[in-house]
Amino acid sequence: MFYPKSPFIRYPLVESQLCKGNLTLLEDLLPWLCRAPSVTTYRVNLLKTTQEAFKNQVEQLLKKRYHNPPPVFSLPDLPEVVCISPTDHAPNPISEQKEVIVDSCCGAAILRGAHIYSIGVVGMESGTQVGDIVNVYADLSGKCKKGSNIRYDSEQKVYLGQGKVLMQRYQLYRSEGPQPGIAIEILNTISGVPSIGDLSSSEALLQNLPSIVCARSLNPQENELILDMCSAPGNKTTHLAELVKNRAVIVAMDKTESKIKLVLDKISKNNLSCIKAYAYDSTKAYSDEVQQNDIDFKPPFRAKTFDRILLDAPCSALGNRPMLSSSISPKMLDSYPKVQKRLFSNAVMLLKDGGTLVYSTCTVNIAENEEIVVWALKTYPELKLVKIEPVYGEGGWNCDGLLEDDRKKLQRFGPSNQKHIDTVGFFIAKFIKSC
Ligand SMILES: C[S@@+](CC[C@H](N)C(=O)[O-])C[C@H]1O[C@@H](n2cnc3c(N)ncnc32)[C@H](O)[C@@H]1O
Repeated sequence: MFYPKSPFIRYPLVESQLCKGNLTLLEDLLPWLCRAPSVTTYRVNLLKTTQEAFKNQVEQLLKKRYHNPPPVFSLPDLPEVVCISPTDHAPNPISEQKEVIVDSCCGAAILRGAHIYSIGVVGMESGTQVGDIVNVYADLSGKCKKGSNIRYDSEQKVYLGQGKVLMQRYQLYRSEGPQPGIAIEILNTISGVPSIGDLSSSEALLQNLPSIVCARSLNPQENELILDMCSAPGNKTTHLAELVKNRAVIVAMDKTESKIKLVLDKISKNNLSCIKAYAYDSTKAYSDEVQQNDIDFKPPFRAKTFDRILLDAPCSALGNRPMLSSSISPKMLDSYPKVQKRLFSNAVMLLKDGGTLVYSTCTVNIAENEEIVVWALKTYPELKLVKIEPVYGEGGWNCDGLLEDDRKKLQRFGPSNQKHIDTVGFFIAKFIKSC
């Protein structure tokens, strides 16, 4: 089945920037980025339910939907994780069927198990009726016109799978906007990921495996003071709170006011009283003018306040698979390490002696990952890299200035660790600050 070979059609220079021209790495990396991870993971809220109960719920749903339901399984050392295997059915386009076109973003969601909401339908051939089974394609060029009613022909059209029509054209392209709801129910896709939509609730959250490993790697303990510097939408913050059984003080910050509302919403839905969330620029989280921390733990903070800090940094997000197309430019890519370093410097100041700092990104870009680690170890000799548990990724990439022993302590989720679990691209580094 056709998948693009690289998402960087607009700015091919980005390709070699990602791994500093290492062509062997690129060969595996680029097609891998375009494909969807085959395994779906949920993080179960063990304060509200059990892994077994959620696993049963998913199994029942899959049984109703598939003649031959894919297996649901758990993972060692991660009692909060439930994984869903891909189905064994790989569809092919059927020429007699009508076609529906979506954009590459919606296409990526479909390949990860989503249905198509009315707003996501770019083109639907005229004469398509409710109940029809259609071929679904993504238009990577972005050139298909919204509301197109003829068959769209393009070399950049990627077949995604089969869907059942739930809404007709007149419901999709109304002057007042599309009728809300699912327009096409996806039946099967080339990724094999079961099309069951998002089952997230306060009991379980659809979350990528590396993000789950990331919060775990901080190893938060009850009664500690913990800082999550870039917290929105709050997926790792709530995980940290669940790991400490709601018995710690977790300060969650995010620069964007509207995003911190999402964190607050998650906190209240999950009844997590241990989290204090603030809209705040974490590049200013440390202040030497603060004599004593506010009793409510409001930012800014004085030096050596926190036992553990998570810096899940803003990044180029180039690990978000499948990435069918990307418009990131080399200049944009260059902008991230600067802010990452500013955030990192604040984290080091705010960490207690003996404290733990986890730095993570959801990108594959070496300048935002291994190169940040090399810079950090050189700039802050009080920091030491330590091994991350549990191990689900591989070591880091080779990088100038990175010792072999240190490289092995990093966890990178990329094409070479598919033997563990086929998941998104991610990077985790864990540091201890010596006294
Ligand atoms: C990778 S996302 C965090 C995801 C989050 N940790 C989670 O697991 O749900 C990075 C976040 O950093 C925030 N951000 C960017 N610059 C920031 C800054 N200077 N201070 C605080 N947050 C910032 C962005 O708004 C974004 O929500």
